[in-house]
Amino acid sequence: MSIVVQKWNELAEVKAELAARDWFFATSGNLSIKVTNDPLTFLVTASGKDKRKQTDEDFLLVDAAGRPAEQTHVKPSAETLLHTKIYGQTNAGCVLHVHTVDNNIISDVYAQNGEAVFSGQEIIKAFGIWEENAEVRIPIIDNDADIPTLAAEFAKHVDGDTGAVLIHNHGITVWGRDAFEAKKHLEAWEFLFSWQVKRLLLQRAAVPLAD
Ligand SMILES: CSCCC(=O)C(=O)COP(=O)(O)O
Ligand SMILES: [Zn+2]
Repeated sequence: MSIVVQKWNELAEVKAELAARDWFFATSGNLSIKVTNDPLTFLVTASGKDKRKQTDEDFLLVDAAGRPAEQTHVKPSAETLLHTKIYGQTNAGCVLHVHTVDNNIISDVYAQNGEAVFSGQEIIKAFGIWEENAEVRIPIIDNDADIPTLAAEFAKHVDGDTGAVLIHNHGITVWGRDAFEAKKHLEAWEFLFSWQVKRLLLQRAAVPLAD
């Protein structure tokens, strides 16, 4: 099996799992997986498609600049530039971007802080952090319809082979060394967001919560 087919199948499996969680509202979301290092090529979701559906045109191979590396009539994700920043600056192997109601609420509630901070949750161990009461932080950047502007700000927060950035009232982009790690981290962030949204609702409902 060629490396492209192998990576296609790996990304298709992750896409099907995220679709089963219903994390691809209204064609939102984009995923990618690195295929070769030198030259850098990666498979990225085609733009504007319903990512809950599975077709043989779900992904296309692009180069380090995000341009199609093969003849195709589908367009790469409108946010491919964010993926190129990650692959260009790190040794990441997979990038996942989803819009969920919870990640949008958290991005809005904590936008003024420029980050959202979580601690004391067992799920934090999913990030490989095992200290007692460990703390994790995710930066929140302004959304921008101009993708090069958004990508320039985004790139400031890309400094490791694993990471995540929340885009205000837009979605989360998570990356990892491979698809397994990227999906694990995405699920952990979405767990923390969902937990915090429910805590805020309970607090508003004047339900006493342990500090
Ligand atoms: C309706 S979602 C607007 C575009 C977006 O934010 C997204 O994640 C999906 O865009 P793509 O070009 O990758 O389909
Ligand atoms: Zn998006």
